[in-house]
Amino acid sequence: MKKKIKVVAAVIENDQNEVLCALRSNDMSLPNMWEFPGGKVEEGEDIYSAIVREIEEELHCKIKATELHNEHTHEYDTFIIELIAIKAEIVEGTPQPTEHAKLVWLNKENLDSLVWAPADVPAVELLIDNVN
Ligand SMILES: Nc1nc2c([nH]c(=O)n2[C@H]2C[C@H](O)[C@@H](COP(=O)(O)OP(=O)(O)OP(=O)(O)O)O2)c(=O)[nH]1
Repeated sequence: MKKKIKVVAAVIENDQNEVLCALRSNDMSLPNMWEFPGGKVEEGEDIYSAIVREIEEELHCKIKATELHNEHTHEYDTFIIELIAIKAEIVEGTPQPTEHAKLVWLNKENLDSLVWAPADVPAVELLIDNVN
């Protein structure tokens, strides 16, 4: 049976209506695909604490989680992911790409110009739909 993982991802928006997109590096799983920064929820951890912790660890900045964006389960070849996307704002610091190959702020209407990790596609489509 495939392993199931629970992952939180931050949809971080700035004042210009842009969303922070992160490029997975060559040496990560799902290399060279774009994602929302985040990571696995730890045993007994709530999703809002998990996303604040992951962003501190990964981007070295502090966020405030505002609301749930969407949840989607996707089956990859080797595992199943329950991806929980959470809207957030930066409250302290500037995101640094400590693990990712690149970070970019992109207008919501241009989000589909990137190649997203397959599990992220519904979250991206929802963001684009909400612009129109
Ligand atoms: N952080 C994050 N991970 C995502 C997204 N979409 C998606 O399929 N994933 C996958 C990539 C990873 O396999 C897993 C998240 O794991 P992680 O970020 O905690 O850890 P990792 O890269 O060290 O994972 P791994 O190489 O050990 O499998 O979920 C997303 O939007 N954000």
